[in-house]
Amino acid sequence: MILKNKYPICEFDTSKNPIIHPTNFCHKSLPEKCVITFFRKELDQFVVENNLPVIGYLNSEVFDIPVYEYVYGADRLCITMAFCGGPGAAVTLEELHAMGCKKFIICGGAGALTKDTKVGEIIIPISAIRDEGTSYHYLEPSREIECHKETVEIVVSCLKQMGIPFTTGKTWTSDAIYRETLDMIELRRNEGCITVEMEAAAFFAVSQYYNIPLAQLLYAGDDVSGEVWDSRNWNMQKNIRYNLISSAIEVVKRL
Ligand SMILES: O=P(O)(O)O[C@H]1O[C@H](CO)[C@@H](O)[C@H]1O
Ligand SMILES: O=c1cc[nH]c(=O)[nH]1
Repeated sequence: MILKNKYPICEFDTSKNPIIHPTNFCHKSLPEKCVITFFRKELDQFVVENNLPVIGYLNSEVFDIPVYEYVYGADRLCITMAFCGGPGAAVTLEELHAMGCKKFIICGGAGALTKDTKVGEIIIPISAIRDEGTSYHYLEPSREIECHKETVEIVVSCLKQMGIPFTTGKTWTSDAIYRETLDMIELRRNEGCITVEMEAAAFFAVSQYYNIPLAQLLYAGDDVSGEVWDSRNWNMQKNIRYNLISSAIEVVKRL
């Protein structure tokens, strides 16, 4: 049943029968536990240091993203990457799910909306403002979406056990990094958002649609809380990014 709306992005079809499903061409073989990261260089380093084999690919016209296997004790998990933005996030999650992955921890970076947030602070988003398009294809329109509660609880307790400080909060998921204006930043901050990024709402929507356990670890990167952008060298924070990948692996093991 199609729910009509004035705006196409808010028109929603309740049908769960799309004409193309990733199981049409993705076949099950991957481990159940999966880490998705956006940190290519740090993942490359982790792969070399731990001698991780490639066990699959996420294929696209632009680039085939390798999926690596990480064996621990008698168990195994996989680690891979996603393209930037909502559609990239949703396609990645759909295809990994179709290939057998059932539980996900995602690690990425985000802009900080509040002044006192230090670069490298870890944020566990418990909800996201749906200021992107992808989530509207999975769920009826709403202002916000929640992350998978039980998985968030596990992540919170794991980080506590591991002695890693973190904050929980709301993130603003946007489709347009170059349209973060001062007024829009203030509006989102007043709505309670502490970070801005481009994937959380899409990940949460696909997770909710299929009931996939999933949570995200973000680190506070650049500072967008002032009058002028402060990059804080956010995409060169090698140690922070490498450590976040390691933490994501530790957490996914416990799901
Ligand atoms: O550093 P990552 O995790 O890619 O995160 C942020 O950076 C990208 C934009 O530059 C978007 O993907 C956004 O979510
Ligand atoms: O989407 C993003 C990611 C990092 N920093 C931003 O300001 N926006």
